[in-house]
Amino acid sequence: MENQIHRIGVLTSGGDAPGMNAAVRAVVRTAQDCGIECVGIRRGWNGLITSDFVQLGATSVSHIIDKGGTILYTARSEEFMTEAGRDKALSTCRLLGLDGIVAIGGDGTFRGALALSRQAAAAGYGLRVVGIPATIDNDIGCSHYTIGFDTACNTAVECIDKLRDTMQSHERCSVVEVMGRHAGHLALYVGLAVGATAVLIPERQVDFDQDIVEKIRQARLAGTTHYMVVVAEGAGSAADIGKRIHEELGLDPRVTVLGHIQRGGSPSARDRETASRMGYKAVMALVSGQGNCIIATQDGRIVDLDMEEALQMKKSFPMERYQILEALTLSGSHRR
Ligand SMILES: Nc1ncnc2c1ncn2[C@@H]1O[C@H](COP(=O)(O)OP(=O)(O)O)[C@@H](O)[C@H]1O
Ligand SMILES: O=P(O)(O)OC[C@H]1O[C@](O)(COP(=O)(O)O)[C@@H](O)[C@@H]1O
Ligand SMILES: [Mg+2]
Repeated sequence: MENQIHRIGVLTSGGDAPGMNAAVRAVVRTAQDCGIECVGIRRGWNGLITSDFVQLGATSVSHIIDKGGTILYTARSEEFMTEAGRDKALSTCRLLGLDGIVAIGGDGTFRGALALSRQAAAAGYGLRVVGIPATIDNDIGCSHYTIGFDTACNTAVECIDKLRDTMQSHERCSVVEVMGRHAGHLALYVGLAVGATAVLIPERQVDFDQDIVEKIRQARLAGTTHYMVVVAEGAGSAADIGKRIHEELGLDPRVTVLGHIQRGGSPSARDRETASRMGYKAVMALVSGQGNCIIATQDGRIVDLDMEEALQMKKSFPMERYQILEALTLSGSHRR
């Protein structure tokens, strides 16, 4: 079948994630390999509204595979949420002669892509959109993995290991808040990796006495004199948890909110490799005449899924990791 795609746009949107640059590089280089022109849209969906773009040749993405952040900048766009805003965006797409758009971001970015494509279709313009999941939250229903998660986990682990050194020396309790928006994937993965005393996640109702007080008590009975509590931002505020620990146990916890540091840094090998494979697959999906789709990982394989169906999918939460965490936590004479 003859390739109907001659020029595509690529953009990064929503919260940045390490590996976004590697995905941009893969899209641009694959497009070049297929004889497709590539235009970089800057500052997420805003860039389409304001016609903020840059031509991306194969060499313009040299030496970015190892860079954190995104060379295309990113943004959240209120205006794009409106039909009028998307009309402006479509005018830019028509003017630039875009046949497709590869949107690298999270669930919000994909909903925006679908809304744009539907609006284009209603106006008789066959603009196809492909999503590549990139968010440190790993909260995309259709994909087992999202670009940036591994690097963010490694960054959080490195920070918490450092905190542990001083908590151990001073025999203190540390309460660390990690990102994740409404999801606890990052917190649970990191909690397991650092051997946390307790982990609070939004997917599980918090019972303060059982989940914190008792865990710290059991650790103390087992001989420990420092404690590491990891809190997912969606499960509560580390400051509040710290205050309550002080009130109920008389400890003097130190609270750390890791914040945006988790989104920075050079992407890990896993994130670079996944981004490269997803970027390649995104362009191939367009070339093969696929409709709107999201590129996803399923058991390690890279697949393309119909966008509407993919956006309905719900991710199952790996609660067995919580049980493992509990089994590995120090307990007194007997926990159960
Ligand atoms: N339902 C929607 N319709 C149109 N655009 C949307 C929709 N949801 C999100 N967007 C656009 O996508 C942008 C990024 O979404 P956001 O949820 O902030 O980040 P992420 O893509 O990382 O989840 C938003 O700022 C908005 O411009
Ligand atoms: O950059 P902001 O606006 O402070 O947003 C913080 C949020 O962005 C994230 O880092 C990433 O979320 P998204 O991928 O959905 O944008 C969340 O973990 C966090 O809640
Ligand atoms: Mg999101």
